[in-house]
Amino acid sequence: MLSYTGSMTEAQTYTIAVIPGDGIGKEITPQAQAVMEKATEGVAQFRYVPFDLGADRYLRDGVILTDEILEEIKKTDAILLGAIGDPRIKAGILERGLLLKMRFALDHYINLRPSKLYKGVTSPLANPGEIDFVVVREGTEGLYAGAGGSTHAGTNQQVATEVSINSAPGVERTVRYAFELAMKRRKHVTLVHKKNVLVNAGDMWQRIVNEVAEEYPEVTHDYLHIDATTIFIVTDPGRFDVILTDNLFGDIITDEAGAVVGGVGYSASGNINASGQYPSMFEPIHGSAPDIAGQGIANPTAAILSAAMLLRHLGLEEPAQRIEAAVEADIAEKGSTQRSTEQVGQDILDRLSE
Ligand SMILES: NC(=O)C1=CN([C@@H]2O[C@H](COP(=O)(O)OP(=O)(O)OC[C@H]3O[C@@H](n4cnc5c(N)ncnc54)[C@H](O)[C@@H]3O)[C@@H](O)[C@H]2O)C=CC1
Ligand SMILES: CC(C)CC(=O)C(=O)O
Ligand SMILES: [Mg+2]
Repeated sequence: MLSYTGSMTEAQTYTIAVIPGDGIGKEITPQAQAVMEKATEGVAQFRYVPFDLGADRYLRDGVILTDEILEEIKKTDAILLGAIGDPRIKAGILERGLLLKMRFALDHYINLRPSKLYKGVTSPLANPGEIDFVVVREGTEGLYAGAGGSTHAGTNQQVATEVSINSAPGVERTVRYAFELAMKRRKHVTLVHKKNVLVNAGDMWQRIVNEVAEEYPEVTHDYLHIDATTIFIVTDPGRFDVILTDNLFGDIITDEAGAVVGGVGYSASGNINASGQYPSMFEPIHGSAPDIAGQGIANPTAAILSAAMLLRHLGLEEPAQRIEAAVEADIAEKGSTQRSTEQVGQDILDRLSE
């Protein structure tokens, strides 16, 4: 970490890489930054290093993410990211070349995605009950690892493969993280996979869960197939505490969970390098939302809650809690009203000033 140790009265300084990215990422990130700044007044200081990365940069000079830029990012304490992806550019170029490249290069092996139904939010479920679970998604392997290719590309004989990579060390560190997290919560882990079909990876995930679980006798665990999980997220979301799953399944069910808690605009995430070797990266779970970009109507709450996760990761627990409390109060009072991106940000800032 680049933070320095000053005198007892001096606020600690952290260096934060800021990558607003594309579409609504550019609109919500300033709101998150302002809230972060306000919540930490007198407690910490931030040196923001803006990185001009994403579609505009790529279209301007062809740069997606060079090794030099990556080295600069590695020097920071944490990364605040908006969203990546733009319809002007072929799908996958920025998602793989920028977003996944950062997650892999910085060994963000935990993709942490809380889902909480706040009072004041309208869930599409008739009787949602209490929803408060966290998805621990493996972040550097699985079907996103980039293993695969094509024969006879571009012809009607083409065969395309995408290979799911699941290494025992990669799975074990994720499983351990999930059990540690469960110890701080309601002590229940649900492994989600498709072991009735994906028998190689599925059996390994289950074996490692069974082995690690022996070290956590207080934590109960069960198993659900991914298809059944999509049912229970809608019919009985209260059954979940910590969901543990692989990269693709975790991506899909967290968008579903986001919808269930009122929209992905409320869903924060952290791409965590839990070993502390590299900076972790915090971003909403959603994408660049080209369908609403430029209108100033994106919900910045997920970005603001992601900033709270960033602060918690840096050990700034009290400001993180203040942001979460301000968001909770904001939603309780105004969650059902139509507001601009800036207005939501301002309302949360005002609460932090009270
Ligand atoms: N982490 C990232 O940077 C991610 C990037 N993407 C990229 O984003 C682009 C768009 O992808 P989509 O599949 O459309 O997913 P998306 O998450 O951007 O949008 C899905 C739907 O949710 C709505 N939505 C998203 N965020 C919102 C917010 N804060 N407030 C209100 N409504 C919101 C959008 O308007 C849209 O109707 C693609 O290029 C995709 O690859 C997608 C997911 C994650
Ligand atoms: C755009 C993808 C690379 C990632 C994604 O959808 C996600 O992490 O939620
Ligand atoms: Mg996604």
